[in-house]
Amino acid sequence: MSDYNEFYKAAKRHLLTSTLGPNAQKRHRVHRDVMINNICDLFHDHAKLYPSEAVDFRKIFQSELFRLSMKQANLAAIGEDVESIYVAELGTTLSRQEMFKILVVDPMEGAIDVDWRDFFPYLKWIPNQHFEKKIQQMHFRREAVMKALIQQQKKRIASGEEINCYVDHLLSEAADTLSDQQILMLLWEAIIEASDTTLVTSEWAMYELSKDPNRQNYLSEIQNACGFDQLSEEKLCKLPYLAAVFHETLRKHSPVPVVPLRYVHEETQLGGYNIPEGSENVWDSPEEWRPERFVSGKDDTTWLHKTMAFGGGKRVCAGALQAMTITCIAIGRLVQEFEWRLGEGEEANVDTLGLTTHKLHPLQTIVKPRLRERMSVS
Ligand code: HEM
Repeated sequence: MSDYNEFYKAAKRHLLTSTLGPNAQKRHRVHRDVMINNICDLFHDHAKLYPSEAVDFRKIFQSELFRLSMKQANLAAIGEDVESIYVAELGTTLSRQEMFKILVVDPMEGAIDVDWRDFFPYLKWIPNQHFEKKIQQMHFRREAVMKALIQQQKKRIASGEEINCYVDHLLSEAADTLSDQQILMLLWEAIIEASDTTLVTSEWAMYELSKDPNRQNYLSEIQNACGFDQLSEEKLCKLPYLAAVFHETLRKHSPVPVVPLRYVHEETQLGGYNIPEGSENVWDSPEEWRPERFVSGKDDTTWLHKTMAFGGGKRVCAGALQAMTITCIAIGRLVQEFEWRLGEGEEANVDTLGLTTHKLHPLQTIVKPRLRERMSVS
């Protein structure tokens, strides 16, 4: 059972009001537009310079997603990107890439690092200095970077430049009820959560679409909805196949596979239905990536409950709206602007690694621009 106390409720309320709820997401639209334009431009640059060479999808996507998460948490100076920051406690200036490693990559790795003593509790007394030092260093570096980022924002607020955003909310109104450590962790969580799972979903979706050009053709619904205009978020509700690609990717490659397989051990009555012993909740041909299973001809909001990819109940994922918007607009724009094909030997690279189900080998794809000049850029 997860915690559900007053602190938790207040924290989730702050996060939804200032960052992840529908109104806040409308305010962050501009950051998402910049992000997806940058991503498309970077793929176009690659296609121009190396038309027949595979590109590392993750390298481009993750860097832009991290940039978005920093802007959205308002940890960048107003109107600017966080390109580098001086971290007094580390005595050095870090680039955005280095911050990404300290704030996202290292903690994700730390979370699945294994202390062999966990398997032999009676040997707990034996020191495992290597493991402990590694985790302590990870923790120290993460706190040092977050403190530097927060300090920068405190200075801005002290100079009278307050804005309506998450960090200002935490540092002003919520500061009376939350400790510095709690504020630091809430801000860090917003960054790591925005930077990871959406990447995992987008990368797997583009893997599956690159593997199967026919299914890219089914996304011609984008052309029907937009003509030669660039796909924009307003049009997403008119694209059922694109939504199906999103749900099917979450089903097959769930980034946070928290839901165990379900098996009915004894005959059960549930909601008036009789569930016989031995029933299993399985999908038809579960190994097959087949978005068609989610195309029902109507807007079916129950898909989210069927895959349970975002969990459920009081602790349901707070970022589902953002994840869906970013993933769908990214897949849609990338297929609208490019034909995708897997790089040599890439099809077999389906192993996963990590706390979330990252592709072990970053996706390598060959991108061929479709006719960009036919599309009017809004
Ligand atoms: C496809 C992308 C994502 C997936 C599959 C996903 C999945 C999940 C899952 C399974 C949980 C646990 C729910 C439970 O305990 O029942 C969760 C919690 C959470 N997620 Fe996500 N997530 C995604 C994207 C995001 C994004 C983009 C953000 C924020 C920027 C976010 C923020 C959160 C937060 C704050 C919680 C904790 C909610 C709570 O404890 O009340 N997630 N997510």
